[in-house]
Amino acid sequence: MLQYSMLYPKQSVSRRTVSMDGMWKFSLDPEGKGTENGWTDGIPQADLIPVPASFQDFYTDKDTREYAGDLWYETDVFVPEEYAGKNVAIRFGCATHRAEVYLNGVHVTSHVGGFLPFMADITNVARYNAVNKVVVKINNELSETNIPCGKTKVLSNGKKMNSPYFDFFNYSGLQRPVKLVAYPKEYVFDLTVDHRINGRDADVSYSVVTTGEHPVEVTVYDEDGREVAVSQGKEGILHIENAHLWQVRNAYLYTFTVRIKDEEEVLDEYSEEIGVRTVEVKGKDILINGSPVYLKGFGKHEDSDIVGRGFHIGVMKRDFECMKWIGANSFRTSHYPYSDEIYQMADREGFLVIDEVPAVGLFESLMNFMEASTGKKTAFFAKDTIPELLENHLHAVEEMITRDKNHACVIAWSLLNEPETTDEAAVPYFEKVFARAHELDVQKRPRTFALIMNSLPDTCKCYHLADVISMNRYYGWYLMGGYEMCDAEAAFRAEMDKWAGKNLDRPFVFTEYGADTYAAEHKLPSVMWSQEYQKEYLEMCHRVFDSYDFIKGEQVWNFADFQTTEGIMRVNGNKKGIFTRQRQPKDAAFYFKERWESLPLDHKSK
Ligand SMILES: O=C(O)[C@H]1O[C@@H](Oc2ccc([N+](=O)[O-])cc2)[C@H](O)[C@@H](O)[C@@H]1O
Repeated sequence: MLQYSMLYPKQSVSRRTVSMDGMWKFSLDPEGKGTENGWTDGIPQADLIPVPASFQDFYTDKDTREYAGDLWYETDVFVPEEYAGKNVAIRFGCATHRAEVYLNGVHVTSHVGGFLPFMADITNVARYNAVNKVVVKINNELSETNIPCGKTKVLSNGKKMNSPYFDFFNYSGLQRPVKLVAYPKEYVFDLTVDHRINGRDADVSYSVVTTGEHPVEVTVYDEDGREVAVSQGKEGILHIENAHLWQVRNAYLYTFTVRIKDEEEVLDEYSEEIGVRTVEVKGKDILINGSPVYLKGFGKHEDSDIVGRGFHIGVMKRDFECMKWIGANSFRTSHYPYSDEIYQMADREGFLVIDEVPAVGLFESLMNFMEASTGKKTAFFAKDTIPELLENHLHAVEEMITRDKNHACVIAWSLLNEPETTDEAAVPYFEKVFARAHELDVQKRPRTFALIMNSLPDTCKCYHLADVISMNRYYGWYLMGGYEMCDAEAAFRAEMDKWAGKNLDRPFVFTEYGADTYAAEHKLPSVMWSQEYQKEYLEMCHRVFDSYDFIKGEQVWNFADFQTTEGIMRVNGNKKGIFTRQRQPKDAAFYFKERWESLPLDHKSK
């Protein structure tokens, strides 16, 4: 079990939360001497920087943007008198990629992994009714022992540089909301739900973990605030008559309220909005509430102008509006778990989410990720860094599933993106990761991983572990692009015929396919990079998808153009967006809108 509760901070009769977002002090520490120089007590000569945000794109100099090493944040937080006697903590939405937290100079917690929340318990260190100094030391260097994987190089001028085994820019810092939270000593630590549909009714089995022995009561309220079910005890079944099910793009959310009671007194109260629905894979189908669905949507990134990977509530809203406009019903949180608020919005809007752990770059690639297409083997899973990497990977899987398990939107766990799978050494590693996810998820949601181009029916040693096979394919872009498109289509079909021949009786979903497109570029007849080519490429892919009954979804790469590391493969970023980075449509967006609005939810299942 995790050291801290993963429940999203909420206010209630017994709980307080105060936003700590705003301008924080900020300083780079290229020599890595901050600790030695006493910065844990406060950082000297600091600049001011917004939280939440990535630090990189605010500044105008290259050394800051490309900085690899330690970076320090500091702020003051006032801890009110009324919190004395409660548990008090600071909840970080994330700190990318690793953090040490100090309160009034005292080390209070550390955390590894850049895309999941953690809490620093400050109960015994805080000064009450006083201002307290919070210092966070972050390190953003990439390595082969942490996910996502990469290297840190040292240049001839002595400066460090991140060298990722993936293309998205290594944005970092305090990229998500930070909150001061106060909650009772005896509190709701965790809540887990699982759903069964019985005719018109639903039975929701639940379990609650608390830090004490007082009795627990769980009450379910409908959207009008009416009580529809109640149960006593830390475990039980909530029977909801005539249940409103959570449906794709037609969500219904009940409020589940957990109360710890001492007679009539409420010791703690915690509420969560929960959609009642089932998810299962049966034969070649993905079933939601027993009915087949076809996924239409995107691989995304948390990425926008100025704030980089920083959570921005306005960008989130715009993204959902664009996805609704285009007729999408799903997305993958490529290539890391997103900010909590995005899953809350997906629950509300009825989107299906493939939730991905940050296991990307498990394939050593020197010219940022290019070699992956060549069939080259890097013996990644035979390296001596693997045991430590596995430990961090399993920990991230545990944090992700613990955080996201109650979200109706989450219908599958993606446990790796484009790993090397052609080497036997990958198999035991995959087995451990897949087993862990199965063990942690009470709902036993389908598990998947995204197969890179060279993970083929006759070369991939790991696909048998996936409940849903997720394919990333670029026939007509990285392979046989332009005038060779007819050969690309033939090669694509030849691969799909081989998969068909395996009779796996499992659903396949395309989690990536796409073509870089410059938003301003038009050409008749088309050339690669023009808007016309993007559409021809997509039409070819869709002809292939529509020819196989076991393909149950298409998530194009990418929702929007996004920032990458610089290199000859990228023109100031990855331009495979269907929308620009400013979330305006390219021509292909109108093509998708027409296709997706006409494809029924149960496409290919009738
Ligand atoms: O390249 C892309 O646009 C996207 O594709 C995927 O990486 C590949 C890179 C090279 C090749 N290849 O050379 O065949 C295939 C795949 C990644 O999952 C994704 O993060 C990236 O942005």
